[in-house]
Amino acid sequence: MSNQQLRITKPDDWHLHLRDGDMLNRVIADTARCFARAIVMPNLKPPVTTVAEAEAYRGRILAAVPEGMTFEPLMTLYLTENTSPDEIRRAKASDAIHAVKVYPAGATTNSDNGVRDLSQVDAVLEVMQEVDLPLLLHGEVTDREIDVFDREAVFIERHLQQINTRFPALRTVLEHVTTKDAVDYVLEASERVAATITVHHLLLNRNALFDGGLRPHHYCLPLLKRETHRQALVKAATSGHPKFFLGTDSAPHPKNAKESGCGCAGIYSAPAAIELYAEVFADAGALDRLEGFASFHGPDFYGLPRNDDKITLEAQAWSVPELIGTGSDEILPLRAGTEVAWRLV
Ligand SMILES: NC(=O)N[C@@H](CC(=O)O)C(=O)O
Ligand SMILES: [Zn+2]
Ligand SMILES: [Zn+2]
Repeated sequence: MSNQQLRITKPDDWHLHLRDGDMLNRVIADTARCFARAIVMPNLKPPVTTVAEAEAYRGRILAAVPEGMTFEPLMTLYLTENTSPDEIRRAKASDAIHAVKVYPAGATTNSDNGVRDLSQVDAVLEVMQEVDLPLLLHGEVTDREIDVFDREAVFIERHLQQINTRFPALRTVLEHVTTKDAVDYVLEASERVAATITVHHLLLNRNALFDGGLRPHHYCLPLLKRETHRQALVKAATSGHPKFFLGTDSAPHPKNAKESGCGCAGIYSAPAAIELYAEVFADAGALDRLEGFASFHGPDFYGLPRNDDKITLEAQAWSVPELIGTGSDEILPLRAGTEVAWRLV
């Protein structure tokens, strides 16, 4: 008997870190092998804050795509308290730029130049609403007195509700949601509010951080949460609801920067991303809903055409490589050296 196969429209990744330079060259193929497009995060060092920088970065990404592969980077701007309304209008006019990203300063990797006080960016949000350029949010407060596991829920309560009330027409994506609170909020909010869901938050709960010892390769932000939250995310992703779509948040860091006394946040999932999502949907008995989540809901929300190409997935186990790259630049991917139940044909 032959293995079960699933043929779907080629998916896109609506939240991705590609980095730059050697790292970009190392990781780009892992995404381009199965995703047609990706929303590329702007948290480089220094961050991508202008249209000119985003267009130049897009050129470097395209130059790094291996021959024989096609991939379209959808660029974003990194919002600072100095971003001008004019830059937003230029972003809207550029075919390269599809959204603006807000990082609360100090919330995550390379967020130091982000927004300290959201009330400082009102004028810019006003223009984004007017020209209809989506706002993407790392939705966590940064107050050290708030428990790290509560920072997403508190951000929604303190900030997201206000943004959505004051700018009701602003398209907003709460990135990498990790809690039932976030799922419930997004479902209650207007149709202008959506969320991406990573595959690691669908697969793992916070026990995975301390599984027989400290597991730095499961450290990401927002942190993995309790099992009840993971179940709420699986329910949302597999529900068929158009507000939820695929965003891996694949975020490569060198192995030695993660295995450290103060390790970096980020999980590198690109080498097995679509396969792992298939595993989650198969386990939930919802394989028929994978195509909507991975290939339709994102472009529909962003107002972009759906892809024409197809991919085929097969229920056939394979092993993720132990390490990607060599020497001091090696990266340890999600599920390194272990089996994944679905493979890309
Ligand atoms: N998710 C992470 O843990 N890390 C991301 C930043 C981010 O998406 O918050 C990174 O750039 O490494
Ligand atoms: Zn983030
Ligand atoms: Zn991210």
